[in-house]
Amino acid sequence: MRSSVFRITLYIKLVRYKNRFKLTNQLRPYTVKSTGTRPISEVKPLMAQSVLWLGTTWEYWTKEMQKSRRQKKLERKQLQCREAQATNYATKTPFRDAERNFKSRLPPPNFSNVFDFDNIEDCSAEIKNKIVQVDLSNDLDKEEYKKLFGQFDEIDEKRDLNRKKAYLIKDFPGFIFIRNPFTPEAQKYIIKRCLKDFAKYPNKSNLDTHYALPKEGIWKLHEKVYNGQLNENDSEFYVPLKAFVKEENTEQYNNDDVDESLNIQDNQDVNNQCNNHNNNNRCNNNNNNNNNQCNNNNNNLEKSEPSPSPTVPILSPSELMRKLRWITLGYQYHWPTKTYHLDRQLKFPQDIDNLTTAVVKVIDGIKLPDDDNFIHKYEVSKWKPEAGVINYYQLKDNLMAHVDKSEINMDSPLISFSFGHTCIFLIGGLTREVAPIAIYLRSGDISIMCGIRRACFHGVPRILEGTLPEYLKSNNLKEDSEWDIYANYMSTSRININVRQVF
Ligand SMILES: O=C(O)CCC(=O)C(=O)O
Ligand SMILES: [Fe+2]
Repeated sequence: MRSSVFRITLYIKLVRYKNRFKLTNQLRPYTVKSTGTRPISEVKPLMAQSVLWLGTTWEYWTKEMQKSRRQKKLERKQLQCREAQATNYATKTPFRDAERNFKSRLPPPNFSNVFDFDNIEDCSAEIKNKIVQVDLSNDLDKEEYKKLFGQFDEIDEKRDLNRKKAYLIKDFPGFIFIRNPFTPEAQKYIIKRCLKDFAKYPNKSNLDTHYALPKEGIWKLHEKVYNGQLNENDSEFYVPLKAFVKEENTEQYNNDDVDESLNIQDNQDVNNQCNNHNNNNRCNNNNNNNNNQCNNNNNNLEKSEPSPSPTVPILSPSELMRKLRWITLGYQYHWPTKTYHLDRQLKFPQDIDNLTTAVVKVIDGIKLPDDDNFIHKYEVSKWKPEAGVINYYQLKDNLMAHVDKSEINMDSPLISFSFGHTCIFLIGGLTREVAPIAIYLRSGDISIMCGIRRACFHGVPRILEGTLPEYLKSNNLKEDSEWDIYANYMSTSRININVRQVF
């Protein structure tokens, strides 16, 4: 009896042991073993990790060993193929190809398919066929526009035509081009505004991150050096690095800088608009969740800014001027998050506002003949220039492919003015996979992106040396001596002003 009880007990124990072995075998390595009420990973994390590692390694090697050589070879090939595809995607899109062509110095770029609206006759037959000249709905030669675009002393038929016509591209809706309608004097006026008046506090610039710029602007210092009123022995000469300047001396925006007339009423509108447009991250003031994104406008919450570097070079005013890359007008832009600072709406300069308003007025209703897909409609009464970027390019600079999509209102046109050296402007489609077209933008030219083109990739791969118009060079005339310092800057530069409506 005793021995049969013993035998039965042994049998039960053996079965249990066998089951347990089977179970643990199946569980490994994906289950969390439990010790009492707590998982083993809490009690013995090292042991849990080792079990997991051993199990995973074991499974990997047993599977690998079971694979045939053929299968292994096939997998290796697939991996190579996937890697090659990934590199191709990043470096070999049609947009990237076009950028590479125009950036190349040796061999020089192939310019044969560039749209040249100033010399249509010299374009290839293919390009010529695509250019459509249309009448502006209201010409820019009207008396009311003379103070914006300037008045010609003598009859100038070419410039006269520029004020009456626009150019569109067949099968490429949403891009409108107006050939330079400005007089040289009107261009000089805007260039001076960009360098002297706009490139300073409270407008933000790329230099602000690292340099404690003087409030009067870097151009003013540069002028003093140019006129011999300041030299390197003066303490003012070298702009201090922000990394070494105490916080209170580098104060940023205060309420006096923000346009109050716009600020109080409009920020409420802005709040409402933000809440209405459930728009992912365009109007967030910090990284809170979506519901909070737009409610912070009046709280002056700081978006984090990149830290000032103690190792950037200390430069003379004229060297710093050549490092100026961009400034922002109106709503200040926060580049790291690609969003607008809704609590920093500066008054938009009236003269630039007037220029864009004139453009919006004359392009309203423009259409591609025989193509009902493209009619540009944006009533001037709806146009509010709220934000602008001024880009300052040196001859070796470029602007990579991008889409400007931080604005909530993507129905309004984006209006862009070019001054100084000619550039190659690339504009393509909704992805980099669409081959872009290339266009010469010369001094005074106006380009407009609207409709579908407003959301398309574009960029500036090349500034063309030796293309500064004669009238922007120094002419050594006594009465024009004030222009000398600007001519000197423009001898290596291109300036672009682009203006957007945000809401
Ligand atoms: O410089 C240009 O013509 C284009 C500038 C531009 O695309 C931008 O600032 O977003
Ligand atoms: Fe852009």
